[in-house]
Amino acid sequence: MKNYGKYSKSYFMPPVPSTNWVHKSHIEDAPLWCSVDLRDGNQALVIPMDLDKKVEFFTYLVHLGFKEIEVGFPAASETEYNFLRRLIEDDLIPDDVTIQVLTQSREHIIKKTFEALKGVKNAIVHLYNSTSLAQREQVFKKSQDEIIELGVLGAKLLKEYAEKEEGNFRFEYSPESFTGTEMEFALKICNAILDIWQPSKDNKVIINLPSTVQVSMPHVYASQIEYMSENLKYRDHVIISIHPHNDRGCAIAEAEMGLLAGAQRVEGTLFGNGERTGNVDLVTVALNLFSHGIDPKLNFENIPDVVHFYERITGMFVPPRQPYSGELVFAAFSGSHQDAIAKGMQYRGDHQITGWSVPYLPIDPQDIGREYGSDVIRINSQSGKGGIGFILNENYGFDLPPKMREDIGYTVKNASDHLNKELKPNEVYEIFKKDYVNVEDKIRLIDYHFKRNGEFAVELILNVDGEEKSFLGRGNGRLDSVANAIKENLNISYTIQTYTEHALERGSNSLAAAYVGITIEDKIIWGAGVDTDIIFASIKALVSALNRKFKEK
Ligand SMILES: CC(=O)SCCNC(=O)CCNC(=O)[C@H](O)C(C)(C)COP(=O)(O)OP(=O)(O)OC[C@H]1O[C@@H](n2cnc3c(N)ncnc32)[C@H](O)[C@@H]1OP(=O)(O)O
Ligand SMILES: CC(C)C(=O)C(=O)O
Repeated sequence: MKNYGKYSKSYFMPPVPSTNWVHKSHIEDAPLWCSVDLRDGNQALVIPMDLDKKVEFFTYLVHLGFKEIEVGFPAASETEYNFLRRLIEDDLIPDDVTIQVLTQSREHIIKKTFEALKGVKNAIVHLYNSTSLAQREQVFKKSQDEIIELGVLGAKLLKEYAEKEEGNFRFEYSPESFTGTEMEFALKICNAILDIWQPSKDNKVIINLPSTVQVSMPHVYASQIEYMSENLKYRDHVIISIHPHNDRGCAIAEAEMGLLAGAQRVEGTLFGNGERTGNVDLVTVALNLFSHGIDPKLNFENIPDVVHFYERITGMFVPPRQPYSGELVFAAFSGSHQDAIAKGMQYRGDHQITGWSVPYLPIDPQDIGREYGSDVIRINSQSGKGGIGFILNENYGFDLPPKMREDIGYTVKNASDHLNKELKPNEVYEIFKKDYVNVEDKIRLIDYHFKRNGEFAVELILNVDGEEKSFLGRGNGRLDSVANAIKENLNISYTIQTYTEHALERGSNSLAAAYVGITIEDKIIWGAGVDTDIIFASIKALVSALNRKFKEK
């Protein structure tokens, strides 16, 4: 890369070491969440949402449990303005939800913002101005003092306008481009704003420290947050909020480290929609907390619904590897992963474990509305017997003997290899059914009659090569007598190696499944039988194995 010399580090470390956060291993509680989907997310869409979509999105965010929602930049456009009016006039804002609106530090914009807010019960008015070295020099062409004056002007206007209105207003200030700002200056301007707003116990102020553009490694951001947290005035009455973007792919890390460093609130969006590489994905931050045993206080119990909603409303797409939400994030195609998951699930059931420790699955997919069968064990040519057996058991109730799993495992993965495609559970089932279950070829079972007099005697009625025949046999069990009848009359030599059976369904119409492995010339051949009658199922399993052998010839 020949142009690397063009770039240099554009961030500033705090003037004093601010790394106490490093010694914390985990976050203790859910932070305050603020969704900025309708503002930062919306302003980054190719086609911003129309009014109806915004109303629908707002209602959905409320349903997910958000208590603070930035609904827009009311001075930006008619749609933004009308949307806010709709929320207020149609009384769509629940009493426990506070809406937030963004404004620049310019009087006509602040005036319009308060016009749009008329009649609101609770609102956070969010003021921002850029403080970074680059923006001061290139965009605003102002000194540090002049930038403070600009922010302070806005802070005073917010106070004045709020005093004239009836609603319950709280204030938020963002030194926009905080991550490109000298830390002493960021502290100075935030303290100047706080001096205007005079936060108190009943009038807490939010200081939002955005990673407007992510320019450093996440530990630097965390140290910047700790420095601000340690040095801001009125600290007890200030809520420190963070607003990470994702330019270096570290938004989640910044959010989590920022929380360790003293932040109490996180602004972000569903699935990280937002300017450029996006805002921090609140679904991931929340579910990361969940995976550590902390209630995130947001409801993501039906992630597929959240994905579906988001894709429909925004026209964006959740990538298949998006943590927790992507189509493939719980999927195990490879045999060893499937084997460990299937055994982990079995162990869990056998030992009645309540905590979660299944290998390869960071959380229980069912906790967020995902399914083991369709989301976890996925079958292709990399799969193994454990996964294929799991699909047949979980989805269709067949609990195959371990050695039979191996056999069907190879049959299924070879099919996937030759077709060069993933096999869905129903396709796995079809292969199993066609190749192993109630297989009819040279012989077909018609009926049987047993008599018991010490040992078992059977009269077996079979169709052999299209002709109905009746064979007699004796043995020390039912299946043994059937096996002997076939051996003697069809002149074939084999031994029954394995036999198992179980009920397939509960209830009066229950089916039975039986599995038989026979050894012929040192090779084991498997068959399965399914019937309402367990004896029929067992004989069909034996007949299936024999027919599979006959087919081989
Ligand atoms: C990081 C973020 O996401 S910040 C949020 C960004 N979001 C948006 O900008 C979306 C909504 N914005 C808009 O619709 C428009 O920009 C409006 C309505 C707010 C303003 O529109 P306009 O005045 O026509 O244009 P524009 O935004 O280009 O204004 C630029 C001027 O505002 C000044 N300005 C920019 N930000 C601020 C601020 N926070 N406070 C005060 N002045 C500001 C610029 O220095 C520039 O000043 P100049 O006219 O003296 O050169
Ligand atoms: C307005 C601020 C908070 C912002 O969106 C950003 O800095 O990214």
